[in-house]
Amino acid sequence: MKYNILAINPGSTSTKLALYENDKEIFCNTLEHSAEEIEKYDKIQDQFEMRKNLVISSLLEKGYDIKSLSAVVGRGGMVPKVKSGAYKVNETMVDRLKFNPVIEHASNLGALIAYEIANEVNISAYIYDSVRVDELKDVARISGMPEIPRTSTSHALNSRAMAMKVAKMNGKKYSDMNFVVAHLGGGISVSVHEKGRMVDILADDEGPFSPERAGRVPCKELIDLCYSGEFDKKTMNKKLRGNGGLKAYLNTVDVREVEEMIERNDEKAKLVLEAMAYQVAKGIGDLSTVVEGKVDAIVLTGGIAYSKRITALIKKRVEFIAPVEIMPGENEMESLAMGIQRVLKGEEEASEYSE
Ligand SMILES: Nc1ncnc2c1ncn2[C@@H]1O[C@H](COP(=O)(O)OP(=O)(O)O)[C@@H](O)[C@H]1O
Ligand SMILES: CCCC(=O)OP(=O)(O)O
Repeated sequence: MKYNILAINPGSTSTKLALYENDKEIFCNTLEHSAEEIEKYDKIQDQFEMRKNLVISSLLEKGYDIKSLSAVVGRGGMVPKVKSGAYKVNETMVDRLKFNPVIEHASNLGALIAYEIANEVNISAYIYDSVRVDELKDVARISGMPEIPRTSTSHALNSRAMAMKVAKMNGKKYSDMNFVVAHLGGGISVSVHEKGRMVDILADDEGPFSPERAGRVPCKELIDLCYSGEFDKKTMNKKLRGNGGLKAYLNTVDVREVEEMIERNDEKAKLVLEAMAYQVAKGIGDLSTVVEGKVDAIVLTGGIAYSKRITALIKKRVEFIAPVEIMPGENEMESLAMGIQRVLKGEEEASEYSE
């Protein structure tokens, strides 16, 4: 049986699309959006038509007829809370992502674009391993402040896919092993996977700082800054997500550039990069306690895992816990397509989304 799957992954500055015929990538295209284009829109949802039209034009340019598709999958966005795996996109999900997403995030457009294209040719649209996969145990939901329960927002798609790959490399099942996975991209998330469930995470404002995010910062000083009168809410949010981390210290989000600075003996760049690796290692140590130290493998993935300098800095601090596997890249397009292929083959079931 031949399955043609179109995967759509909207990011903050690009929309990626890829076509898979079974396991084979037929094409993958990154449609870049300039800062000037993005700035025209007040809300992420307002970018829907622009991004959808670009996806359709890109398919037309490739001479691809969408009537040949078996399914369309989008990166799952900021719905309140979902299980891991596949969900069929339905009107309830569309309403939530269009009008009331939990957080404004480019991934909210994945399901919307997938649904629109799938409806045109009467096939199903899906999301797979949304950023809001939430498999936290009750004990993990207590934050210390009753008004603010902990929830889960992470790079679940790549993190789960890479843990599954490492399980396979070891001749075992993902559901029989325990992993701590650090996804190291523009944003960083660390997650602990206990026998097939992602039971806790440290990401964004709770986790290590990253190229563009501040991570967990001292709370009291953060409150003071918010009330200093110097910054509005939008600017403060940008300090946490967008203009934090490497960007704030070194004015770049590109780790390769930071490495070049270090080659030129820039001591500040060396210290800040080391601090990022140090915080990731602390996050891995922290989450290892969730499975009482019974970690089968630590997985380092994402674009930054290409950096030998960073993986070495992390590895030296955590390899006493478990073997460290390095799986560079964000692997999201393949993970989306392979997830839906398993659904179409009947190896996994897609859940029905409701609130
Ligand atoms: N070969 C490399 N060496 C070091 N860092 C890299 C390399 N390739 C990509 N990166 C870094 O990875 C980060 C982006 O990771 P990626 O997983 O693609 O994230 P995102 O999808 O969040 O943009 C950037 O900081 C980039 O500089
Ligand atoms: C940590 C939640 C997912 C996320 O922020 O994804 P991006 O880093 O791709 O923006």
